[in-house]
Amino acid sequence: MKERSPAAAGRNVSRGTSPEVDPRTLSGAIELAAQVVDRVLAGHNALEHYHALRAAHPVTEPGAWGRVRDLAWSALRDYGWGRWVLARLAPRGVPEPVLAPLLVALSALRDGPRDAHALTHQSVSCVRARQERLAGFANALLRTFLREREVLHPEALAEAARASAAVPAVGPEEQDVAVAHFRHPRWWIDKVRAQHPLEWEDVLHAGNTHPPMGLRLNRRRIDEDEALARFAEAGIAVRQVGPMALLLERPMPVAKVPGIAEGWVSPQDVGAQFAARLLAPVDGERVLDACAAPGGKSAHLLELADIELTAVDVEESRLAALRRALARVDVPVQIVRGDARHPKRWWDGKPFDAILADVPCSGSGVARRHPDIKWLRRAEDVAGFARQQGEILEGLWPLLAPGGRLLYATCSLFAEENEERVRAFLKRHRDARAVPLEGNRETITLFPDETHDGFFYALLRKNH
Ligand SMILES: C[S@@+](CC[C@H](N)C(=O)[O-])C[C@H]1O[C@@H](n2cnc3c(N)ncnc32)[C@H](O)[C@@H]1O
Repeated sequence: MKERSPAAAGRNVSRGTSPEVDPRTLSGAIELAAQVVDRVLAGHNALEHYHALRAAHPVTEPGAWGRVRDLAWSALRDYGWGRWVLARLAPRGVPEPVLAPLLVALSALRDGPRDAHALTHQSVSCVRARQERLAGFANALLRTFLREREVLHPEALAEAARASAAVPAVGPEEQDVAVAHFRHPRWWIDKVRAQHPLEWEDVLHAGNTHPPMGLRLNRRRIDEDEALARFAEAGIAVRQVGPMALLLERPMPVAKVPGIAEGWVSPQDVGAQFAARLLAPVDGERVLDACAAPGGKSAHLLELADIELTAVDVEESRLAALRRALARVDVPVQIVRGDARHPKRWWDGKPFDAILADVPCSGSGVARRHPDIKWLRRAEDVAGFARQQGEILEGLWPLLAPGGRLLYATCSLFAEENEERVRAFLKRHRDARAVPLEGNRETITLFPDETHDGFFYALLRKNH
């Protein structure tokens, strides 16, 4: 794999249009998942393409599309390993039209599923429909994989991967056993290893797991005991993992979660729920959520206190989701399209008591939810995010009243976007100090685990 991610591959692949492919069949699901992977290989976002395929298709059954998504997301999660397997089994290269279906098939076959035979057969059918003459190649490759599966499995590569990660990378990424085992790009592995020397392996492994499904209870509408009783009544296993925070034992479609329509519960990662709690709004305060869309943290702030909230986001396309989220809370909010770096264009000049700066970031703490970002991001993108984050902090600081507080939040684990940003900011602003948080630490880093995603928080106070 090249440093420039998979974007170099996967263009101009011709195949039948999606509406002709039936997602209810296994070969159709593999083909549609492969189309999502093709799109990522061409450098685009997986979720957008998945939604576009779904919206354009006459078949709407959620179960069928759930399988398409699982196959695609799994292939994207496993991409680094899949490329490594292909480099081993087809050293002369894999023709472009069959790359995505093979990545989907390898990932689905990785753990030796019971339906391995059907998966292999239907993957080969999918390749045949794309390019007849390559069916034999795909068939031979997948059958070799099944014979050698145990030694090619990511777990079998652990020792070699650690040894490889300990020395500078040499050669192409698809031959790097560290990339195959940890299933992250090499630059990402190197960065996490250097910046989190104790946690790096756990962090990378967590990045390959299925994300947990956290729920936030709205304390204006329900208390914890009542909510737990209602989940028990519905036969849905949940665990309380924080104040007003629950974790579903088994993730389920949002629409099926009790209380969603009534607004006493909302889906929100348990780590994301730290934001509003750390900012701790108080009745009567004037609060700014400066990067607010799609609105999860704004809604949480409104549930915690009777505040005067201004919710700002620069992206028009994301403001609709923000409006929907805030409509659920049923409290008037000022929603503004604006750039946090240039508040003069939208700020009314009245200072805020509290500001949430949930800045745009690399998303390295939430990669398991969006596995395409592991392969779409490049090492040099991190500096771009860091610059933007610095500019947002500079833009927002004058809006804060003396004595007010600003919570800086990212869903990244990279120091350039986290500690380094805060340190640089404090150095430039004598009127700012970091407020000690839990455990008397100046910042909180949540590493992704079975309860929550990865987040970083720092609370800054402005001197009087
Ligand atoms: C991490 S997301 C925010 C998530 C949101 N706080 C929530 O909990 O639902 C970052 C948001 O920042 C917005 N954004 C990016 N650059 C911005 C800027 N310069 N000014 C304001 N918003 C910006 C993006 O459109 C995106 O919606």
